[in-house]
Amino acid sequence: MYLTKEEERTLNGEDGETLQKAMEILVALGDIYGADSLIPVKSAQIAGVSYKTIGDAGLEWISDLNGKVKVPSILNPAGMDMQRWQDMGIEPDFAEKQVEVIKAYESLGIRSMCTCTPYYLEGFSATYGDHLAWSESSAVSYANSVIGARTNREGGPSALSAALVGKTANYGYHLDENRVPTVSVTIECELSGSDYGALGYLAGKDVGNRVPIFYMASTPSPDNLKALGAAMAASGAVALYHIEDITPEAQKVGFENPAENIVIERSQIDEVYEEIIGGNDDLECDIAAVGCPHCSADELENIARLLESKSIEKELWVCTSREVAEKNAELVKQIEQSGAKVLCDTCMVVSPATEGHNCMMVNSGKALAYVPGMCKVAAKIGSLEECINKVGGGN
Ligand SMILES: C[C@@](O)(CCOP(=O)(O)O)CC(=O)O
Ligand code: SF4
Repeated sequence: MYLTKEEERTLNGEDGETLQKAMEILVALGDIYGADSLIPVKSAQIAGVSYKTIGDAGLEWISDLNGKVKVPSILNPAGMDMQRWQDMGIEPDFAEKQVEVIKAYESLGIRSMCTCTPYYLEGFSATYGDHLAWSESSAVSYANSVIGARTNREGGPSALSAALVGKTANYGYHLDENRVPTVSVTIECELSGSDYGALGYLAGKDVGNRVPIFYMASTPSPDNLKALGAAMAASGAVALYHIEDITPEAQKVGFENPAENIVIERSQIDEVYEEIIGGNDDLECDIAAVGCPHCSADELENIARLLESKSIEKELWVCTSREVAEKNAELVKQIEQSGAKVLCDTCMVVSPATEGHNCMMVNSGKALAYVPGMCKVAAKIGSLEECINKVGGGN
């Protein structure tokens, strides 16, 4: 891979050990994937934040780094709401370690906002054609597919390296040729709400790590697209998808139909709603959680409307970013009046607070795919209304 004189100097350690390590990671990835050079990125989103997932080894690695990031950089969800972790039943020992992780990232100049939806935040908006180094798989899918920006699914260390250097290696989804659809998916039935997550849960398994183009009868909203992409990245490894006439690249570039076509029928989507993943059919859900990926302002508004004059008997978590919650404080108040908890900085997958429940009802195909394995809690998908009804909000 070609390096400029300045990049060579960094690689040789002349800008310090941290930048040298970061450059080594970028160069190694570039060499493995055949990149021609490094390219500047507009922002970085760094996974590996929850103490539950990174543990002491991760904390040590981050704490050993010195220096400052060169581009706006933000964090993935942590293992707890950084302000009301006691309400989540988080142990003080865990909280202490989680605070240390965030402080270590902050000392590198990274904004301590912990979210998988950076595209809602000021300073992190991405536009068509921007090159990014994001790591959370749903954020990667949204950036590539819904916005038309360009990012690979970075690992925590490679996103952090890109943040410190301000560049990434030019391979994968940064290049036109890897953004062309290789399989088509046809959906003739009408879809709404959680159907998009259920569809993504199914489609991801068939599509694997290819780039699908969808031909759809219904017109999805940006929130529907967020749910679809998140689920496909979890049950499969889809980092970019197109929808004919809907997503920006499909509109601008005009792709040819790939030879292979997968058809998904309504009956298959209905079956996803029947299953309890990771548990027996007779399990009763004792918690519901929505906001995977983190809720948008529109989603908070919808949840607040559905919860009006209702009272939640069991647990209902609504996960979102702190910035979206703060900007929509009135909606948050309305939601919490029902007894539901609006949790910021964290989610049902990366928080240890999920563990110990029997079965979680979710409206997300991604949470359905991850909660059983990552939290050892059974999961069932339903519509947002069903999630609310399940925890006693039916009255
Ligand atoms: C499950 C996920 O959304 C969150 C866990 O990631 P992390 O490594 O704890 O930041 C990761 C992903 O899908 O990219
Ligand atoms: S809410 Fe879902 S998409 Fe966001 S970090 Fe958690 S698992 Fe990933």
